[in-house]
Amino acid sequence: MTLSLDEQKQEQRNAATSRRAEIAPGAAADSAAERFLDTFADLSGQIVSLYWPLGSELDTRPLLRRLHVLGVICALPVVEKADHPLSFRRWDPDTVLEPGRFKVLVPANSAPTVTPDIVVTPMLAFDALGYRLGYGGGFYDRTLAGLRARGSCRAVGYAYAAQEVAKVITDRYDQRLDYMVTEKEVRKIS
Ligand SMILES: Nc1nc2c(c(=O)[nH]1)N(C=O)[C@@H](CNc1ccc(C(=O)N[C@@H](CCC(=O)O)C(=O)O)cc1)CN2
Ligand SMILES: Nc1ncnc2c1ncn2[C@@H]1O[C@H](COP(=O)(O)OP(=O)(O)OP(=O)(O)O)[C@@H](O)[C@H]1O
Repeated sequence: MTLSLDEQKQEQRNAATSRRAEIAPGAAADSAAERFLDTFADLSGQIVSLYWPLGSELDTRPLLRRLHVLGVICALPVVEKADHPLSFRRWDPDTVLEPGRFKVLVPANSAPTVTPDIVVTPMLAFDALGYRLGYGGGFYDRTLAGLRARGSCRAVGYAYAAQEVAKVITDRYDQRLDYMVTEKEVRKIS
């Protein structure tokens, strides 16, 4: 039986979801945050978008807190509409979060909209070429394509090292990451 590209992606998604759920978090969130901060040492004046963790994703909250203490402007993604790019709203520790689409917590719409210079992206799986597999909405692909068309934007994958696979199944819209940060290492993708 031959599976369509979408069916193959869905199979990879199911396998990656089960695999990620088995990972024991340990100190990974703190280690990954330290590696991120060592690599991106000068973020003054930059806007960094993170994500508010969902399910078994690598926890970004230690990194958010530390970036905020360093004076870096932080933001979180908001799904505006299916098949549209994400927008980004500023976050600080006093920001009220409310449930958005797909049960993700997002800053209330009183938070200012910003355009990030660095987009830290969640994922189910990644590969050595910098391809990532998400939940299938195509949100980050559309968003990165738009940001890159308008200027410079660095895409930084953030996940457990154990989420790496030999090859992510891709289509023509998939945007590659510029960096991949895990609790074990930071890789610049060429
Ligand atoms: N933390 C986080 N925020 C994010 C994303 C993400 O992947 N992770 N997104 C990336 O595009 C956007 C939200 N889009 C999403 C699209 C689909 C699902 C989804 O299908 N969730 C599953 C299971 C979640 C879980 O592990 O508990 C579901 O609802 O069944 C989630 C978010 C923007 N914010
Ligand atoms: N720029 C784009 N224009 C049109 N369609 C797109 C674009 N980017 C992605 N898509 C489509 O969106 C659908 C979902 O994409 P994909 O499977 O790559 O999502 P994902 O990377 O897993 O999810 P996400 O980015 O939300 O985490 C696919 O059918 C894909 O072809």
